[in-house]
Amino acid sequence: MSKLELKHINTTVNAGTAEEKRILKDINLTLNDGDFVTLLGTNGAGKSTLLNIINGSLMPTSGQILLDGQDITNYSEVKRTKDIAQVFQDPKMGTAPRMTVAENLLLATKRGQRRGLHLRGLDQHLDFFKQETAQLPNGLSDRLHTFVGNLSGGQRQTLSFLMATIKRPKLLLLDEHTAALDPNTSHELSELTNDVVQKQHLTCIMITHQLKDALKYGNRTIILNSGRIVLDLKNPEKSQLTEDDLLQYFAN
Ligand SMILES: Nc1ncnc2c1ncn2[C@@H]1O[C@H](COP(=O)(O)OP(=O)(O)OP(=O)(O)O)[C@@H](O)[C@H]1O
Repeated sequence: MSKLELKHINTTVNAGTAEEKRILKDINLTLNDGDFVTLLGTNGAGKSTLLNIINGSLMPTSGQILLDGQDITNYSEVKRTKDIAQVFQDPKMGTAPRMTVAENLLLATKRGQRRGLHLRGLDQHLDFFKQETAQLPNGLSDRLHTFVGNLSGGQRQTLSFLMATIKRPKLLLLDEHTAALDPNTSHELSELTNDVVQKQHLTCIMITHQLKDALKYGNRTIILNSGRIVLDLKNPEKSQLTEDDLLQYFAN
């Protein structure tokens, strides 16, 4: 069970200065268990800010966030990592370059636990990591002992995705996680994402600028415009949407 509720979320940055900016404006949103949301919106609409509010890297100015009924509004980002995993656009985020693929995966299996300095139990996990990476594109299973800093961007992003999902999160946040990849690699990671989200029945928000992907993936599409939700459609209505329908909501 994973249910996320955002209640009257407002976010203003640089309050009281000439730079003051109201980014999110009275966002009310409930994600039900297994909702796979594609989140669209023009540059600067507030999409990443919304994910930052959910992952705890930014505190809302007002409003409440509930995860499975528990008020997590004041939980730190670190405390939220137990339940909330994120993959960023930049392949360099979310993985440790001076550690091997296997060591990164071991850390991911311990997400939310207190981490000691020692990577105990690596050997016992190697078969499991081999098996998990064997399903993935990019030949990651042959690179378990490679330092992550030496991987290609596609391999690194696939690893970030596996790390985010190897221990099932209550909530998976994807911030344009395929945007920096070449078209084939991007397509492979999008398909992998879809498979894993379906198989693990994850509750997920995926930011994308690709209208085709927003239509193809997920059971629900949300569009943000200037900090407000201007469209929120679930299946079966979502499946009737066209690219032209979506474009109408991008007007300023
Ligand atoms: N911490 C901050 N301080 C100042 N301004 C910020 C901060 N965070 C976001 N903004 C501004 O708020 C607006 C929304 O930013 P955000 O990154 O959420 O948009 P976005 O919809 O994700 O855009 P993009 O599609 O370009 O990634 C932008 O104008 C951005 O410059």
